[in-house]
Amino acid sequence: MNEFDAIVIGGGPAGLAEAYDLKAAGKNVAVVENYQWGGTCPNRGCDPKKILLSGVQARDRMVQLKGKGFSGDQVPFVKWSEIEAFKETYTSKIPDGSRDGIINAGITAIEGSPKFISDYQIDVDGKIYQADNFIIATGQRPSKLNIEGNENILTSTDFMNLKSMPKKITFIGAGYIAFELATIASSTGAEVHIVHHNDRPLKEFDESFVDDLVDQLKNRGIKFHFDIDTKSIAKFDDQYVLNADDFSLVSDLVVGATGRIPNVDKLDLEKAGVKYTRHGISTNGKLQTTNPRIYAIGDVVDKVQPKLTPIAGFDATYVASVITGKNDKEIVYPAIPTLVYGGPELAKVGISTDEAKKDPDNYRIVDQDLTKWFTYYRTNESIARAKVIFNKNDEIVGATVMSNEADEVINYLTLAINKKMKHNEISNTVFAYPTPASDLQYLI
Ligand SMILES: Cc1cc2nc3c(=O)[nH]c(=O)nc-3n(C[C@H](O)[C@H](O)[C@H](O)COP(=O)(O)OP(=O)(O)OC[C@H]3O[C@@H](n4cnc5c(N)ncnc54)[C@H](O)[C@@H]3O)c2cc1C
Ligand SMILES: NC(=O)c1ccc[n+]([C@@H]2O[C@H](COP(=O)([O-])OP(=O)(O)OC[C@H]3O[C@@H](n4cnc5c(N)ncnc54)[C@H](O)[C@@H]3O)[C@@H](O)[C@H]2O)c1
Repeated sequence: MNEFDAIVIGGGPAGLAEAYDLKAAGKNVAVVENYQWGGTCPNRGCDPKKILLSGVQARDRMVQLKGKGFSGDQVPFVKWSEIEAFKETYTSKIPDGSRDGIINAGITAIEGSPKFISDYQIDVDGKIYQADNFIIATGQRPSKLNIEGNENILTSTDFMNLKSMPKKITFIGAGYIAFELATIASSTGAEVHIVHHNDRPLKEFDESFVDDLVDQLKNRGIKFHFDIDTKSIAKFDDQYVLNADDFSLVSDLVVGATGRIPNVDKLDLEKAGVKYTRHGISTNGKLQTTNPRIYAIGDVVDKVQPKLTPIAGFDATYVASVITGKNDKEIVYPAIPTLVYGGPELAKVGISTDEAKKDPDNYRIVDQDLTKWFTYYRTNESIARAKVIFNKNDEIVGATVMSNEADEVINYLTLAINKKMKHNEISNTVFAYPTPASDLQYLI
């Protein structure tokens, strides 16, 4: 029998952060992983995607400066095989590096498929392990449309590992993944289509910003097909036909990006009294499952917060503080920025414009076109825009930003929201000029 203070199930950002935190607090910890150490973000999510986006960013800078130092025929497409190979130099080291990291820290690394056999024991491929606490951190996987020919639909992981980019590629869905991967594919010169079942892509973002973003992607040549309910994908020779009512589209590859589903099905959670919904594992305000000795963290949790890497880490640190008796309060999340990467980037944090519009007595919305601001003028950006929301005390409480610098700007605004900053605190700070930070005094 192998006994531990805590066993973490899932070796992704949430599970590994949990294991490191508990080990640092003196606990005897094991982590069980059934696929790739490191999890989604560094192997097949945020990090490889952002390496592939480096090509988009480099190309966009040159496209923006056409006639201003670069002529049209000097702007090449991104060579997919080269950038994919570059991405591989990073991802290929992740699984071993992540596993070795925890082993070197004195954490036990177990490889295999765990199943609960009671609320204090799991069976991993015939071996029994026991712990006082379990932390489930098994994340999510791509959902698959329940339609005829769904075996012909690739996932975001398949896309990032393609050895060559086809001439024509179709994405089903218009959320984070479709927008980001479509932008990457288009930068290689591929003809890119996005098929969406309604006319409201990226529905969690301010609609007018999304309309602007769709226009920007159309300018890149990406073709949108809204209100198309995909019925089947048929394979003919080397091509795929997407069929819907009065609509069909032939392409060389079809990628599904219609959301992700929690990894709960292989764990025999019923044997441990852990309940879940189709959105993930149900927890209370302390991230305890319906069995109080078992916690759930990261993407696998059924929660309203967005399912992102920094939230996985935040959950992990919080649960470690609860298990080690340092904290008995419910988890409180700070303002959480979310960002669709691409060209341009679309980011938001805090109170949404819809919420603010419903309560004009308490919120003031300032919508600014930043295109002529020096930061954006010097790189000749075609669009730069920010909507900032203030409360009655003139503190910033929310923002939506779109530009090639939105990733940086949204982080500054997040800090300002969490610190309840007002205009005078920003204007009394000296920032390096000219930078997106030195623009802050005109935004807040
Ligand atoms: C294409 C893509 C791009 C993304 N981009 C971003 C981004 O830019 N920024 C951002 O913040 N987030 C991004 N995300 C989301 C981010 O990857 C996740 O929020 C993050 O990885 C969640 O961490 P986690 O540890 O909860 O889950 P995961 O990273 O999914 O890790 C779960 C681990 O558990 C393992 N596991 C699953 N089932 C079992 C089982 N039965 N037994 C044992 N182990 C199991 C898995 O193999 C995996 O290693 C992206 C996701 C995708 C798919
Ligand atoms: N930049 C980032 O932070 C980032 C990037 C990628 C992924 N992620 C994470 O991964 C999650 C999953 O991303 P995603 O893009 O797969 O999901 P998503 O939930 O963002 O978008 C899915 C889209 O597919 C649409 N859809 C659903 N069924 C459909 C159908 N039958 N036909 C056509 N469209 C359909 C939905 O309406 C939605 O627009 C995100 O919610 C986020 O948590 C984050």
